Amino acid sequence: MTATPTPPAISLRGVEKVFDAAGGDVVALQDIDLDIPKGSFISLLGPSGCGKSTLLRVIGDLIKPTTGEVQVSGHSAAEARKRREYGMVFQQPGLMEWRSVRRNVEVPLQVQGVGRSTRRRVSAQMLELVRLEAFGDHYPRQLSGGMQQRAAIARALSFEPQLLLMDEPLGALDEMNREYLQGELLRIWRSTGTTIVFVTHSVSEAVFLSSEVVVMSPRPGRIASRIPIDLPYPRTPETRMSQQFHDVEANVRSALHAVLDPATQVAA
Ligand SMILES: Nc1ncnc2c1ncn2[C@@H]1O[C@H](COP(=O)(O)OP(=O)(O)OP(=O)(O)O)[C@@H](O)[C@H]1O
Repeated sequence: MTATPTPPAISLRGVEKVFDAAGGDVVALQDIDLDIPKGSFISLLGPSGCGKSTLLRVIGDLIKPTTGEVQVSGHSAAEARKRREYGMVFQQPGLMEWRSVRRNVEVPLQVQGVGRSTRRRVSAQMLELVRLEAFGDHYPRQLSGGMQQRAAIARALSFEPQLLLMDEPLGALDEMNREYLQGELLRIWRSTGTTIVFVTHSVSEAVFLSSEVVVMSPRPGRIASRIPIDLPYPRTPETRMSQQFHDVEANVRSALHAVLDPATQVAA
């Protein structure tokens, strides 16, 4: 008897997304076929406007594809959302200013009707995971941008989602903070086993974090190439300085340049 193969964390078949915009139809995504294995860390990389956020929103059931099918762990995206399989983190942390950091982390649990003592226990664990345990009673305004983003990650992880969808979550941070949080994110990913889909504009960020980089072509967004990133984990500050890292980065950068329209291509 052969074992039933585990379905991929995410499976997209023939996905197309057309927006009905003022100037006419905008074909944001076309012919997207993509399987994302469980436990992977995938980055979506591509020129501005190529449909990265749209693809992430289609996966997260925030918008419906015009045609095609999205499955999450073998179920429809809508069902996966109902089953709370997604955690989402955006560029802005979006914390509630009037709630303490701990109570912000507890929001998704409260929405689910989880009782107070369990909420307290889980939020304490999550704050420890993102190393904010000393800041639970602080308010968002008392935290730095990087700390607020860590709180947003803790909130997204609070209900143990199978899948973490992240849209440029570190984009608003300065470089030092960004590199620090990249390391933290890898640590959290490896300790939770969550599948992560991560949108970024940064080649080095994508290479440092990902098990695979998906390069998208300019509009209409298609999958142009998939590049496995074979750098060993754990990845450390030294990883960024290694020749292997620079070689992989150059490879991804040339895949990205290859999809750019020559008319829009800028000198590197
Ligand atoms: N609600 C909408 N209505 C009309 N057009 C939209 C809508 N959302 C996105 N688009 C268009 O779809 C295309 C893809 O947008 P999307 O935001 O997914 O790109 P992106 O790759 O994430 O861009 P960036 O890297 O600049 O954030 C763009 O041309 C955008 O203008």
